[in-house]
Amino acid sequence: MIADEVRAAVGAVVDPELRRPIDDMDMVREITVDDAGTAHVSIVLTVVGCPMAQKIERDVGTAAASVAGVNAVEVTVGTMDPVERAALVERLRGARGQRGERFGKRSRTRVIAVTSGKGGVGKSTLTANLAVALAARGRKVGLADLDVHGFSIPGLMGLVDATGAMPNPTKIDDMILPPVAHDVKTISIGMFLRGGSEGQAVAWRGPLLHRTVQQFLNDVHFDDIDVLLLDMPPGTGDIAITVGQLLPQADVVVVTTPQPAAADVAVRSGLVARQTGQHVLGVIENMAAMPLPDGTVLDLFGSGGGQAVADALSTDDEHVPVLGSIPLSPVLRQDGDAGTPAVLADPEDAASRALASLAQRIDELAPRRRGAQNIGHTGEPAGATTRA
Ligand SMILES: Nc1ncnc2c1ncn2[C@@H]1O[C@H](COP(=O)(O)OP(=O)(O)OP(=O)(O)O)[C@@H](O)[C@H]1O
Repeated sequence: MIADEVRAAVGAVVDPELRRPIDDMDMVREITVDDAGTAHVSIVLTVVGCPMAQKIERDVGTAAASVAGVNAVEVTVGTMDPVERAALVERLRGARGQRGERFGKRSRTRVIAVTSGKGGVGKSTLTANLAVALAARGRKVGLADLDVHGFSIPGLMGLVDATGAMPNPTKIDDMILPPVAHDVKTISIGMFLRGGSEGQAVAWRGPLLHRTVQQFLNDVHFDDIDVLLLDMPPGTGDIAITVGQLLPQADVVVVTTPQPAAADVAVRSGLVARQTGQHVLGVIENMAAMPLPDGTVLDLFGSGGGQAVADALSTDDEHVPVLGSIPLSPVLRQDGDAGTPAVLADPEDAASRALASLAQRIDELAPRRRGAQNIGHTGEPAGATTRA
């Protein structure tokens, strides 16, 4: 029957935010094909005013029209009722285990926290590039910006508009969908600040910060990702300790410059991570010497910092390697400013190549044992757009 073929084609359309076929989510309703060859396709969206409505409708129309014998398509779009939506949310959560255990010991998602001793060493730039490089290697990747001192990930991933405003993530009931950028599910705590305050540093402290990070990690629906990268705030403050407590099974990568003077603070951030039970996967040296076209080398920050940090973090039981050294690169900065990470925009740049190798190395390193602690649930971060 043609209608069955249309149903199969339409059902395979992928929801751009949930990244699942719409049939998996019970979004396809009645489908008939009349004698004139017109397919009447009825679908329901999860929420009223779904920002992806037009794209889904277009993709559904195209899919139906691709079936032999279909001459025209009429798509009717409705919205799930609260009961249907609640059932969907339960099913989506169920696919990843109970709420509160999303990144716990039974999770197959590998969590990698990227940290640094001090600000400005390029941690966010490297994290964004690593995320897209891992996605380009076929991994399903999530990227969470926890750097409350300055939310740079949305800008680096091209998610801010001309005014610098971040998108409001879609909510299905209390489930928050991370916007997808360059194939990476990307979320920033900055997206939950009240309108107009995106540029402000967040002055949350202790318990509030802890609760907010906890809610954030719980309510954001990353679904079945292979890797979750966390862009941590620099240093050893409240967030580092909170994340260490919530995600003791996470791997930690420490970013430092080659400058020996920067090494001490970087070592401290690795030690704090280890104290909370996290595993220090290795050190990334950024802003390393840059070869110039005339054959000379621009060595702005000296050398040896990465190795010094790795040596200081190594113990008799645990060798901490330098995972990679990323050279200074104006291209890396420019592409970051323009919102397309250099590994995508300029893959032949020396820094991009070094980052691609780094992603491969991290990807191939066996994830370590899982910790035993799970995340609890206490509510939701303020400020997400509720479209239901
Ligand atoms: N290898 C590099 N070559 C040239 N510029 C770089 C390099 N790495 C990062 N940068 C630039 O350095 C600046 C700081 O980078 P970034 O914001 O990623 O640092 P950060 O460590 O995350 O800082 P903070 O923690 O303060 O947010 C940015 O302008 C970025 O483009």
